Amino acid sequence: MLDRIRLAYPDGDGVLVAVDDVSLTVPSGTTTALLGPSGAGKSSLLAVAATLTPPTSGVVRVGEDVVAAPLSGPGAPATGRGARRRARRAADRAAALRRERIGIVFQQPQLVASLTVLEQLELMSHLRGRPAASRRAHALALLDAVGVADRADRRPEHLSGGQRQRVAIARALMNDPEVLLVDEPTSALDHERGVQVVELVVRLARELDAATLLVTHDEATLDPVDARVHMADGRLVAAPAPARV
Ligand SMILES: Nc1ncnc2c1ncn2[C@@H]1O[C@H](COP(=O)(O)OP(=O)(O)OP(=O)(O)O)[C@@H](O)[C@H]1O
Repeated sequence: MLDRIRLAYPDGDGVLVAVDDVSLTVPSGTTTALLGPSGAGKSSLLAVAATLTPPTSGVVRVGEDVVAAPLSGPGAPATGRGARRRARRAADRAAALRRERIGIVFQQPQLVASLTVLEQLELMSHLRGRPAASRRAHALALLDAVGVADRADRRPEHLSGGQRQRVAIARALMNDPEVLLVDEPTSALDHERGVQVVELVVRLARELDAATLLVTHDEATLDPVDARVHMADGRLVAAPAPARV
């Protein structure tokens, strides 16, 4: 899925390499936890996987299809109108792919304040052009699966933090994505709710056959995941030795 990803941000006269030659495959139906200290490059890698930030080099694949690649490269016009048009087309393509094949759960649930829980989900498949009747049935089934069906007609302000995160997870799954990317879902939750959210993500990934990458600081919630990878200074590293007591 991630093939030799490098991401460098401009930094003064030089560049800051946030992700350095990272390759990672997450099999369908499984959940991999991405761990590492602050500044290791986890969010940057997730942004590339989500097609929100183009990599400096390397490619992102979903199945056999390349969904993100560097904007410039062999054959690409380097400057001028051609480059702008190419960048715009790449951004449009990435947005369409994101909607159809990749589900994203951000650290903060980012729900629309004026919409009910049910409407948040319906909006996702409306954007994809699904018929209204099947939209509603699918949304209600997902809300049931994440345990907030009884809150379907509430607005986000009337939900707890854990319930909002569950709605965000259901919303990310509305379009049956092949890939689910989850950024620090437990950071605003207490331990028990954090464990429940991770269990929920792992179960849904399995049931819906989504390849799931979950970024977290919180190793204590990770019992149910299928695999763990650790990142430091932009690279994947062997798991650090447990701290001595
Ligand atoms: N938009 C940006 N422009 C420039 N540098 C950035 C940008 N975003 C992140 N960085 C830098 O890239 C490096 C990796 O940051 P990133 O946010 O990916 O780490 P992280 O592992 O997700 O950290 P945290 O756990 O604190 O969220 C850091 O040195 C950070 O300062």
